[in-house]
Amino acid sequence: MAMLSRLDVATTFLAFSAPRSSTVFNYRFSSAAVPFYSRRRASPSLFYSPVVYSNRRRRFSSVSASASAPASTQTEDSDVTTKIPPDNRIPATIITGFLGSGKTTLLNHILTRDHGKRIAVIENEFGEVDIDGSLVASKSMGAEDIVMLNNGCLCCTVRGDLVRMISELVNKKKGKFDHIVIETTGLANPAPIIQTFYAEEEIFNDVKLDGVVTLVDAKHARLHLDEVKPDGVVNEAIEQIAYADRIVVNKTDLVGETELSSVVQRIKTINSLAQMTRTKYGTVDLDYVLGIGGFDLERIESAVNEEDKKDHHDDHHHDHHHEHDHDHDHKHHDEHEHHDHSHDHTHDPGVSSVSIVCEGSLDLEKANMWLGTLLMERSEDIYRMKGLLSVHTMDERFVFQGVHDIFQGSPDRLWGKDEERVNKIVFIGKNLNREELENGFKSCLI
Ligand SMILES: Nc1nc2c(ncn2[C@@H]2O[C@H](COP(=O)(O)OP(=O)(O)OP(=O)(O)O)[C@@H](O)[C@H]2O)c(=O)[nH]1
Repeated sequence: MAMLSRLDVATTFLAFSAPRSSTVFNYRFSSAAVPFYSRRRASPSLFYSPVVYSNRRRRFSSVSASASAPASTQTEDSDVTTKIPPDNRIPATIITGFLGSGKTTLLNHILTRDHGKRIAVIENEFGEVDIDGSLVASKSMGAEDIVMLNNGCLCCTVRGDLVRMISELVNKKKGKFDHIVIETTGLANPAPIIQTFYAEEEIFNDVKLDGVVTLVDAKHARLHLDEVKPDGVVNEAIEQIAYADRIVVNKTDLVGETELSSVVQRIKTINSLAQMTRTKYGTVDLDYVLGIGGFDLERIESAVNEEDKKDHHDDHHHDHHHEHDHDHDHKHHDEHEHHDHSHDHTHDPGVSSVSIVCEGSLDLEKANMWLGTLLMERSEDIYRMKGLLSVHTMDERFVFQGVHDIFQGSPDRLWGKDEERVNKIVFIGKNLNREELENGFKSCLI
């Protein structure tokens, strides 16, 4: 499955929304050191207004400069600095998961429940025959619109169609639906679909990505997760889990408790950020899959706190033992679980999660450089990241989230007078080296 080229999707997204603070992260690289960002010009308005940086020539129709935030210049040669649209955008949920995991079953569940939401559905199916379309609950059962994308996979050949389809929905039917649900094919890699929501101005202005929901077939998941792929070929089953905000372990009626907890443990090692639930026939609480805010900065705290809690509840020994039962080339560790462990398992070639929890305050310049360099050099490997930081010169907490080289960050509320300043970051990605990440982070502390 072809990935988009880096330049295709490369959109750096820096959003600083709190006018109270005059100190926020700002990526300022020298062109020699960081050629990829070399055309970007640091703008003073960056510090005072919500902005988007893009290395593509992009204009957002709804952009306007506020009085307190002078507009940045936009020239054909410079990168674009622009305001983030107000967030009354239409939320969109991506439902993904391997072949037969229960995506259409979940979609039907969503469409037939009484939730009062008017939902537009985009179905992606390989081949000419619209099988899933006929399986999806009819319009009278809840979907305002069901549109099919049959001529290829959303993540590669029909990405342009997705953009057109969403634009059409927005242009022709705005106000007639409240939510968009996109069901991918079972072989889709979610990354390019996620990036579409940031890289395409037609979409970005009107639609915001609410979350990625990944269905997992409890019975067959291990088979797909363990599948050895040729070099350079992605394992879609792993990718789908890695990008998820919510994981629905479905078909639990087909497995025993031991098999089920083994799958659950395996999933946690790949993605320790996502919330996970177990179901039969996709019967989940709708709030669990719609209105997630998986990419909202306001929800970063609950995401990283949730991860932290889950992490402490994990059975370290179980994981460790379990991983040793399998081929080391294809294991997936939650590196955080090896924090205080003497075994040298810190560098994992697979997809895993690394979390850093650390008291103290960061030197702005150092943290700026560390995070910027990380984005610069490792963005292909870092699938998702979320964090809440304490920066020495800032009275507010700094929250951020990212998907590859799309980065969004902002100061949020003030630190409490007696509040402990604790930094929390979670990375999900490939080839993550916990020690390297942790050492890099700690070197930025005052
Ligand atoms: N036993 C069992 N079967 C299920 C469950 N959920 C879904 N199924 C069945 O599994 C089959 C595949 O479900 P779908 O919802 O079509 O799966 P999908 O992910 O949309 O499949 P693709 O579009 O082919 O990737 C259907 O026959 C469902 O009825 C479950 O929890 N238990």
